[in-house]
Amino acid sequence: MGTRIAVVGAGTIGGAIAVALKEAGHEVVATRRNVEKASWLKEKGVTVTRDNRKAAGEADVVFLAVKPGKVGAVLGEIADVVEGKLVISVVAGVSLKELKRLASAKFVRAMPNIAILARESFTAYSTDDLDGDEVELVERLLRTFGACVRVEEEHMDAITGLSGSGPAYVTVFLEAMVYGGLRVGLPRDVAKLAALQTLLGTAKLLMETEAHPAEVREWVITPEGTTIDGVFELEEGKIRTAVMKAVDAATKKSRILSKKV
Ligand SMILES: NC(=O)C1=CN([C@@H]2O[C@H](COP(=O)(O)OP(=O)(O)OC[C@H]3O[C@@H](n4cnc5c(N)ncnc54)[C@H](O)[C@@H]3O)[C@@H](O)[C@H]2O)C=CC1
Ligand SMILES: O=C(O)[C@@H]1CCC=N1
Repeated sequence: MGTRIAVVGAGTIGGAIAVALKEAGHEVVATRRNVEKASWLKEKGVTVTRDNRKAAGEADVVFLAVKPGKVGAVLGEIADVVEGKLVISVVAGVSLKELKRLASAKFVRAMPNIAILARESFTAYSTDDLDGDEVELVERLLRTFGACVRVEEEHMDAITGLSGSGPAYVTVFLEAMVYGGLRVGLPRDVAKLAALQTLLGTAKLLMETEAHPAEVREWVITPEGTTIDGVFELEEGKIRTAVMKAVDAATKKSRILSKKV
């Protein structure tokens, strides 16, 4: 049987959460400031309102998906109606301790990514005062987004910097791959599909074989062949340190975002 769910803050990620849960058979009410911008949610059968108190009050589980700077005001508004309820926050940087300071709910801190839209999110979550049935319910809900793992809360900012923000990094790389293809004369649609399928296929191969990325790279590099020339250029462009610095910068930003609450 479906669970009654409220998604408070149905913007980009809250909207994706609402639709994934609705399509998994749950009853979903989503709230946001500008309900006129939520027609795609209504088309999917999600009820949309501006009334946070009513939505949260009538729900069994509440997802919180507003920006960090809005958490204090929104939790202040719904604190009495979520008392003792399961509240899953996907807000970057805001700790369980801060959430509990704002309301007496059973909080879960989760970090999905935008691939919820394709049901291929990587979602990490942490929590410290849920019983076994509640953890089972949380995992059942989060698994509708894609893969889900429980981690210690100390890792949540790093998860945010790696996989929460990760789709943005991957699209920068993908766009560069497509442009590379255009530069050497491929038609646009072929270049795009070649780049996307190569990314998908490589990720799938690594998942299925559990091989280390370096091992797969060795399989591709034929001595004196083409790939080593391409890899040489990537290394000269310092792609590894650029990606590591991106994860580091986003993680550090997540650590300071809580100051906005
Ligand atoms: N965009 C992403 O890929 C991800 C975002 N997040 C987190 O999700 C949160 C939202 O991010 P986005 O969806 O990107 O931002 P967004 O700006 O698209 O969505 C925020 C939504 O909150 C609504 N809102 C503002 N004040 C409200 C209020 N008082 N009551 C109800 N709704 C209110 C706005 O109308 C808007 O629809 C952030 O805390 C972010 O850290 C987490 C994982 C991934
Ligand atoms: O950019 C942000 O702050 C959010 C958190 C992770 C992805 N988007």
